[in-house]
Amino acid sequence: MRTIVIGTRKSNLALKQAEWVKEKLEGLGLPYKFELKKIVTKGDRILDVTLSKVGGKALFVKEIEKAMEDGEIDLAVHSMKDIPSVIPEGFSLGAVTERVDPRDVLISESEKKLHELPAGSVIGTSSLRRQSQILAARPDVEVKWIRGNIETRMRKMKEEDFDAIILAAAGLERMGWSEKIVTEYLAPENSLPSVGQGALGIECRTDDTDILELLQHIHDAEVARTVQAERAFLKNVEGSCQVPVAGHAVLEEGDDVTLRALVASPDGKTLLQDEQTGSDPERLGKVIAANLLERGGKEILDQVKKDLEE
Ligand SMILES: NCc1[nH]cc(CCC(=O)O)c1CC(=O)O
Repeated sequence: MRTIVIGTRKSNLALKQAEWVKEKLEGLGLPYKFELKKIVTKGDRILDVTLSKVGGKALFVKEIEKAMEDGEIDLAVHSMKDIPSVIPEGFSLGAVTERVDPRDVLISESEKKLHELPAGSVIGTSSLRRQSQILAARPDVEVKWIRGNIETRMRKMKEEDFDAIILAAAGLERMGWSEKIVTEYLAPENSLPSVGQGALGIECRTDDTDILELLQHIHDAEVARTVQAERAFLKNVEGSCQVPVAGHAVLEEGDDVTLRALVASPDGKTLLQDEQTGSDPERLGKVIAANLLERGGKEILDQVKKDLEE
């Protein structure tokens, strides 16, 4: 019987996600054994610099791909939003799984909502996407960078100078913490989620046909269709999770997909948005990307990338 090794990062959230996938695979009752293996990545070790400057989330994914290439693990569970829009030669996205709440949430010490926070409040995030949208809604607050996993950010909010932080609902939901700590679910109009937010992506080696076949059983074709539109947008703006772009798609009746996407300036002064419905997710992402780039998105993103290189 083949033992399939599932690779995961070692944060509590990553482990929760990997365990969830392991249970789903075990539940299929196929003649395989499953094991989890934790991979400590460079990104996990670097804690004192802005992650964006050292290569962003792509860094975690790259090291996990190396472990797959070396045969140390057979598949890898990622938060969909951490997977770069172009997957390197030799690897495939074997499954996209069901999506939990895709929204961002605000957690504030005073339990005040975004529109109730006093002017000058300090909001913690390490995402330019969240920063630009928060500043667009509340130009009178200050955004400060905060790093670390969910637990670390919660602790920093209490110990350091943050009045509130923004996190993904998905992570909290998976940890079972939403009820306890969420102050406000942010409407997509105020904080359009990251491409892929809330879904999981499972990566494997392209030549491992057993695994590809196995993953088909936990693939959610409907979620995958929406994620495909979002990722087509990301790829066509040449975006990553380091730049201020956002995209969220929903399935309409029939087979149509509606994609809403945004490119913003980090200061929140320019928010370019578009929403369109279509039957071809790949094309939809491409059309919206071209539109936003043409309306000034290109200049914004070129500037952001230049700033990141400095
Ligand atoms: N940026 C890090 C990250 N990557 C995935 C999640 C969890 C949410 C998800 O699975 O989409 C988080 C935490 C967060 O953004 O608050």
